[in-house]
Amino acid sequence: MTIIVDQNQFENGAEEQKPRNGEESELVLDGGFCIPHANSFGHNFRDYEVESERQKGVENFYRTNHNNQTVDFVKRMREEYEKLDKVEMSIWECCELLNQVVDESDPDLDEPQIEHLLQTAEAIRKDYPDQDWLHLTALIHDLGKVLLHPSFGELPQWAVVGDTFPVGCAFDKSVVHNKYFVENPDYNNSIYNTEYGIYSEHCGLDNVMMSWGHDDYMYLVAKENGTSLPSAGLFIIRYHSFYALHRSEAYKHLMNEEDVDNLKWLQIFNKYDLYSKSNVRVNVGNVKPYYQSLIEKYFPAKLRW
Ligand SMILES: O[C@H]1[C@H](O)[C@@H](O)[C@H](O)[C@@H](O)[C@H]1O
Ligand SMILES: [Fe+2]
Ligand SMILES: [Fe+2]
Repeated sequence: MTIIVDQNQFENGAEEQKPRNGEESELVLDGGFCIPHANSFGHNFRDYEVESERQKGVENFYRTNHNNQTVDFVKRMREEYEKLDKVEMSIWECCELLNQVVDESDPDLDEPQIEHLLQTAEAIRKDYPDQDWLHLTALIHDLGKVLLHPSFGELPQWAVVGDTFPVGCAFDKSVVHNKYFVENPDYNNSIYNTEYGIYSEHCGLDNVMMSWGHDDYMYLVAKENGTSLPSAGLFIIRYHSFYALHRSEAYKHLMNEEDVDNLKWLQIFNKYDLYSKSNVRVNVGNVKPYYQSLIEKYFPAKLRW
């Protein structure tokens, strides 16, 4: 069965649909992209409460993440990784390197990361054929996960993957497994635990410190290496794990006008990032020349990481 939905309908509930036993059903977005009802484990996408072995690991991951992501930690990470003195390599070399890393925070995916990058990029390319910057943004959005690799300091999972959230102001209840924030040292700090904390109304997300991870790192790498990707592309990379904002509409009081414009693209992107996760492989050899041409257009041949 195929159901055609428009975007609003989708945003309010497509992910709420229950997988139906034995029935292959899909949602089709206005662009043509089919949203499966279930992930490859047979569960709803982003269901953090379902009982399973994998889910226990995911919950454990979030507990450590929420305990350790503090203002001080984020400041230290930013200082360290701003140096960009770890490795010199091309974008494609990084895609290949990413194949060696595993993401323990993701309830929907246990395929090699390069598959996820290509699945996202190919799905969005079909629906937005003229937006080549969006195809490339999709290809590189998760490359920051190389922080898990030994040559990048082999950061622990909690400092690299999972959803992100602002530090320096109150943690919102819409953040996955928010109950674990009570163990975060900033939770009881009166400078950091109010609605605005260290920020001011509509100060712009650029002035907000996000929990440290692959989003902020890849944004930094792209920007400092002089990418010509548009601001919406950089915004997608930097905030794609900020589900509290792009899905639950929390923290909107911190956004400025440019953020509001860019958020529209992020919400489009998110559907492809999340729902293209499957075990259907993309043939890397077939699509590589196309993506190489985009990399040449928007990035230098070698980047500092
Ligand atoms: O587990 C996933 C994964 O780590 C993604 O790369 C990240 O962007 C998502 O926000 C997160 O939920
Ligand atoms: Fe990600
Ligand atoms: Fe992703």
